[in-house]
Amino acid sequence: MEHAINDLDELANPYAIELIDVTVRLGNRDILKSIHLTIEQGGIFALLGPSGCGKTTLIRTLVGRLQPLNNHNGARKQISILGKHTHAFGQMVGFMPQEMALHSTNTIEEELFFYGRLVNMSNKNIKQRCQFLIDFLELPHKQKSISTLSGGQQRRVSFAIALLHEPKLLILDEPTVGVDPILRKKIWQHLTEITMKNDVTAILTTHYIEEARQANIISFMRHGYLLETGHPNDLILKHEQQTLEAVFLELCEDRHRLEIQCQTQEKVHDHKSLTIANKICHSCQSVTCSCCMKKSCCLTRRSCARPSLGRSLCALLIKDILKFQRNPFMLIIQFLVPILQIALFCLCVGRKLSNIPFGFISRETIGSSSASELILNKIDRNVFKIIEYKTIDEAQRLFDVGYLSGIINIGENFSRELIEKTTHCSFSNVNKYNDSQFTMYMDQTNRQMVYTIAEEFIRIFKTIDTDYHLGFFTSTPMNQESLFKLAQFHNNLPEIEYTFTHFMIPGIVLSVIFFFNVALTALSLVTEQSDGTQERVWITGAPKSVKANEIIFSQLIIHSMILIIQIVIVLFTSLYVFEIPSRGSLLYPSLLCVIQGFCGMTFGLVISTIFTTEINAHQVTMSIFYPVLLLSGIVWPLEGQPIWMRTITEWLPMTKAIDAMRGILLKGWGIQHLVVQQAFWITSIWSMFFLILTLFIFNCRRL
Ligand SMILES: Nc1ncnc2c1ncn2[C@@H]1O[C@H](COP(=O)(O)OP(=O)(O)OP(=O)(O)O)[C@@H](O)[C@H]1O
Repeated sequence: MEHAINDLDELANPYAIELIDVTVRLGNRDILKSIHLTIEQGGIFALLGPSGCGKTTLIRTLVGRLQPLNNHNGARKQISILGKHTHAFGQMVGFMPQEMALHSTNTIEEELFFYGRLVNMSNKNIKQRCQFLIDFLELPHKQKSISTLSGGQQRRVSFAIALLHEPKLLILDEPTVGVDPILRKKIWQHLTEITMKNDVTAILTTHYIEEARQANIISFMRHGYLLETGHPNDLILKHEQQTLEAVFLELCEDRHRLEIQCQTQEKVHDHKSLTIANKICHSCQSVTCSCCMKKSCCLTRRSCARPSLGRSLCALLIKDILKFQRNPFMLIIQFLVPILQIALFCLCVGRKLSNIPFGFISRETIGSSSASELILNKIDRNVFKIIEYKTIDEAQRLFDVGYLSGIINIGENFSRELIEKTTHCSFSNVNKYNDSQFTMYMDQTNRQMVYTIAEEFIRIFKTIDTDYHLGFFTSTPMNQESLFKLAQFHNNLPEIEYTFTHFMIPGIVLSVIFFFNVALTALSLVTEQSDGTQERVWITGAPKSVKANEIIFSQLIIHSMILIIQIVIVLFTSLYVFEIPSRGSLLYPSLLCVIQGFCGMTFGLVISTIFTTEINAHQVTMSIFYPVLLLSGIVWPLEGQPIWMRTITEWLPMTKAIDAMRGILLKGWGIQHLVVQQAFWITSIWSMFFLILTLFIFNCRRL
């Protein structure tokens, strides 16, 4: 019942806009101060005032991008547009913001088609209007790219977008700025014509006081207050002045005096007392009450006609496809950079070290039967660059300055004492065999080098052990069992020498995909926010909640297409070009990549809803890169983290996925493995969480 009464109220409302006690605060300052304004339908309303007085703020409040403070009575319905207290304008409102808010890579025609589709116009209709507006606003050829237009031409394209769908209410922020006087006259003529003939209401701001004489109603604004509202001629007569400029000056002086008076009398600054009633008499319009009711009924019905989801989603997708098509370099980057990153990783990380400069000093006479000679011959010259020295002092000097990475020093009686030691199996008498030592000095600061050297010398000693039947690592006729045995379960690992590259590559592949999608999605939306195009898209067509879904889903669809190609390229590069072994099916690694990319996109969306400038979005993406890399166990096994930290980090979006990817690629795990299932669950839950968070913030945010 209450609903029905409200609806009747709205249908009966003849006003184009109605503001009741609207105060808007930005930062800690009230920019609009207790504004009361009622504008009837039909006619031109011009808002005049100096720069910074709050005109744009008023316009943004009207279109729902800024929220007024609750007024003193606690009433909530302070703003009504075409009789409605919502900002679900549908096709009813044409909006021209102060900034260009144009997709610069589009042509004029593409831009008009984009906004036409958003308001569900047919292609034929868009084409006709497009041609009319290009001629009327003296725009260049429709195929001309917006980025090549002058500032004034771009403003006219912006104006054309507002006029395109012949809305009932035009909200225009400085439509005539920078426009040639003849064209300006034409624009005013057109506005006058459509407001008279089609009962359109135009609300516009302007700096040019004299051009506002053509408006039906004007309002002077200063310091966030509306000073006075009325028909231009009425105001001139009332104030007994020659020009509107003089009327404005008088109003400003009056207010200034009033403010000083208030200060000197130390009165409490009461907005209401300073506010001049703005309820206007629309003298020039012959609109009767009954007629108004009929019209607003019809208007209300039109405003409910929402553009179909499919068509505006299609408009958003076409816009994104055109953006990539116009900027192929950006698209190529999306595919080339992941290849480059994987290739650089495979070429630079985890490979066996080579050409390590090593000093070799042997104080025994090197001959074919000496142990020194034996060791020297077994050293892999690809791994070590052996330089022989006479004395340890000489080698040490070069080691100290970093020329050598290590030194081998062999004692004078090394061969003889080694044979004695092994035949008598006596290693305990230090004094007796003090010259049998094989001493190795290494640069301990470089652990990877130490591991490589240690691994290489274990290999050398194993070979000597086999060749001379010493029996430490291999069985001999004397001893049936070797001292050490490296065993392996049947059918477990293939005959591959696993390196650090194998450990890291699953994490690198997933992180490249994740971060690329974070950055791409975040920047794509933030760019549209900072150039104002998103604000315009919000206001055009479907209501805010529908538009939020459309914007988000169009982003997800377009970036998913790029993601699929990215995954194919990245997996192909790592598995086939760099021959990383894959033991299981490629289906699960591909699915893990898809779900990680999706998670990256949704996280990018969250960033784009919180941060409004490219630089901030960039900073956030960069600053989470290293923590995620380190915490997810990409660089170092998770077992290296403190236990308390591991209990948290294993729930991050990438941690289990990396573990699962390693298991699938290197050990042949399938979906039945618990870690693989956990990977899919955890990443999906994070993606859903990011998506819901984005939708929530998008719907709550106004600025
Ligand atoms: N996001 C914001 N946060 C804080 N203050 C703001 C914000 N946006 C605008 N302002 C301030 O609000 C005041 C009114 O700005 P507004 O853009 O509405 O002025 P204007 O009358 O449209 O000026 P112009 O004619 O130059 O466009 C200015 O002092 C401006 O600094």
